[in-house]
Amino acid sequence: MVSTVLEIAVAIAVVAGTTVLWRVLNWVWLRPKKLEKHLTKQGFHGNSYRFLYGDTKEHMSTLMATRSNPIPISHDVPSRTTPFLCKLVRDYGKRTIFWAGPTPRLVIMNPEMVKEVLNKNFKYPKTTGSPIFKIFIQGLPSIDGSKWTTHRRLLNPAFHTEKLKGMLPAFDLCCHEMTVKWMEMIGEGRNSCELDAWPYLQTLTSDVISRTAFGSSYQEGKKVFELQVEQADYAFKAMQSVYLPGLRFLPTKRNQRMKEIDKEVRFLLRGIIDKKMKAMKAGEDSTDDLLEILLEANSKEVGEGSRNVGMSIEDVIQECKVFYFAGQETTSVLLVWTLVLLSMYPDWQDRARQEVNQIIGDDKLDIGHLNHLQTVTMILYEVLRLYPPVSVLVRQITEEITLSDISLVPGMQIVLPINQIHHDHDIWGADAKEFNPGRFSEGVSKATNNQAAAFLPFGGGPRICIGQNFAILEAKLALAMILKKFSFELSPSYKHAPVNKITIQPEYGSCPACLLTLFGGLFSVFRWNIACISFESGADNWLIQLEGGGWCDTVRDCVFRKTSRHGSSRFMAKELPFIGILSNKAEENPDFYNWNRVKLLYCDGASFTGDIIQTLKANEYEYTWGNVTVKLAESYGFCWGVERAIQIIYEAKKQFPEEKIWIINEIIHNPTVSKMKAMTAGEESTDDLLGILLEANSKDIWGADAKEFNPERFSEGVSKATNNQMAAIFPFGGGPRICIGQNFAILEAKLALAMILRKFSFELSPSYKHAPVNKITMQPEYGASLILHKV
Ligand code: HEM
Repeated sequence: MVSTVLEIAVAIAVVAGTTVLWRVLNWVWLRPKKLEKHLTKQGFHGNSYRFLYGDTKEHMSTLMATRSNPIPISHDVPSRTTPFLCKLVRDYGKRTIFWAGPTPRLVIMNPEMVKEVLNKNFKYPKTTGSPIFKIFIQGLPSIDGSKWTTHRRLLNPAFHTEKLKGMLPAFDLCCHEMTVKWMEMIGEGRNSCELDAWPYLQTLTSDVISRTAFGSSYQEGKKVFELQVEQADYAFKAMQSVYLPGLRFLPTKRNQRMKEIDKEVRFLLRGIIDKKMKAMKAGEDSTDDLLEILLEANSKEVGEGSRNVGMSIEDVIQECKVFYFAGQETTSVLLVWTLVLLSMYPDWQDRARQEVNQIIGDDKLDIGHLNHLQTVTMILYEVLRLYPPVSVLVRQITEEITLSDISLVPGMQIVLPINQIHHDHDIWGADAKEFNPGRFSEGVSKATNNQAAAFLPFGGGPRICIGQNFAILEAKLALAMILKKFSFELSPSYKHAPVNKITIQPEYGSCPACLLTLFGGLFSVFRWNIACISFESGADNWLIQLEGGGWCDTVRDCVFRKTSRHGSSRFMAKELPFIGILSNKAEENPDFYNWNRVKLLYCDGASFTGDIIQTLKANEYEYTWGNVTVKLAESYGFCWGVERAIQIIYEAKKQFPEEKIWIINEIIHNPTVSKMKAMTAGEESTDDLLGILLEANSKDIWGADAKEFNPERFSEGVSKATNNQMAAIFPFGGGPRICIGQNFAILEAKLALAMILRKFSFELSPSYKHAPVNKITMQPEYGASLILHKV
């Protein structure tokens, strides 16, 4: 009897063991090979299946190799963020397969097919994903079927335009807080500072979610956010390796910490939800936050009695987690890439700023303004195209189905590589990898040639991002606020390194630094930088000025622009010997980047000499070579390149070894609305460039015909013309530093004009275009086409 039981037990164990073994064998080998055959027959190619890991190891090693170096500045994002996929497409064409472990993923890049997959969301459900990832998030983005339908219906009202309008003050408040911080960083008396904008943008978008999702409980919401950030990191790491069943139950450090975080997040969210429900029951004033709108919709649904298909508290907790996961990181990366790209393309930055100033001006911002920001929208779309925060969408095949000419069977998955599609030359043309917001000037359908599924930063079909209007509104508002107050450019320390960590983000931060305080939209027209290097030596005191129209990338740029384009290098070399030496040396110097930095050293910094001197005292930076002492202000971030600068200065100044050399920076930013206001209020005039221009235009000084050409006004001399306000006209500056060459210039101009008048009469040619432009000096942008007549 005993032996019979034993035999049966052994038989059961053998059958069970064989079944498990068979299943495992089927999972890791037989099924993948069968699917491979099925796909190869249909013209899909890729690496042949490799046991258990498929392409994952190669994918990871390619990714690591590519990631080890920042890329030169280019927008070929896929080659850095999804290099292995690029390689597959290169090697096997667009009909390729990626082996995600034992699962074949078909790469679909054809917009028509993409559209079909996204539209038929029930036939192409989401992948179930690793159970470890589920600890992190389980709400709307990862559920399917009728549960998804209910949740989507209940969440939809929270994202209606009417509700979003009500959230604008929260957006506004958070953006304001961020810009105030930036202003504080720049500090009094300075015009610029270097910062990595990304952490600030992350805080901004998490504050926005905390406020808009949880209203008064936003502090608790922020704590949830911090924990979710940590959880995301673990989840991301888990996603990168092949998931083996049961792995999540092992008491590893990661598993334990993930569970702890999960417990705490639930506890916090339950507290927030309870508080909100009590407030709603007590009939307290509505706060119109996402959670309240969701709970309201849910209570109506549950209240409909028989159907009773609303969400449980557990469901609500999961959806609250989704707000952070889906809404925070995505929008912050959109903003950070926008700042990076606008730093690379200052023309677009200027255009966007002009639009913001024109449409919003000093008005209180409302949704109407944001809807009218066309250039800003074009820019955001182009950033979303080149740097889509979500780089791929994956769907699974759960039943036999045909997609165009492809027969799909369960066990396969589909990859929609947003990133690759957005950079596809066949869709976007030859300039697919260029930043050209203009392509969206007539809307998305025109830009995509009516292939709507070619542009899918927010996905598409019924599961299109529920928060897309929220995100775009938030991004527009933040960008408008930034553009109104600052201009920005990339810091020399910026490294271009897009990396895919759930979203595509800048690996080493953004550092679109050197934020310059802006005062109104005039900045772009009138900004001037003057960097001064002065050598102090007893009675002698040279002042060297580098001038640049616009905020030049580097002073090198200014020097070369001046020397090469305007042929004034001899002039500079003669008048300003040091500049001559600088520019010549720069050309010979193989280590060009050092030179850039050296030049920046002069260009960047505090606004006033006084400040620098203070800093010098505070830091006591003093370098001595032989008899030469150089003092520098390290606290302004000048430390890099400093030694090189000193060497250059030392070499240039060898003949004056006893001198003390001081480097001072002086950046004069003229355009200030406050200045205009001061002038209108009749305050004392200042001696900067904008002052010159504005004063010259001011009707108060020159009368009603201030803008007319009327030489008569000078018939009785300058003092009469200016009503004895001599400082009202100062084309040559004024005071002790008045232009040394003014008489020279007037004499030369008189002589030239006299000669011309004697020999010619002249009139404007019909091709003349009147376009005064400020390029260091005020010039006619398209030249001066005249018709000359002999007299
Ligand atoms: C620039 C910002 C954003 C981008 C690029 C983005 C992108 C996406 C994409 C591509 C999807 C589709 C995923 C798929 O089909 O598999 C999606 C879905 C989703 N997004 Fe966003 N998103 C952004 C902002 C937001 C915000 C601000 C929220 C909420 C506050 C949000 C909430 C969601 C939710 C809940 C889903 C799932 C929708 C569903 O499955 O029905 N997103 N998002």
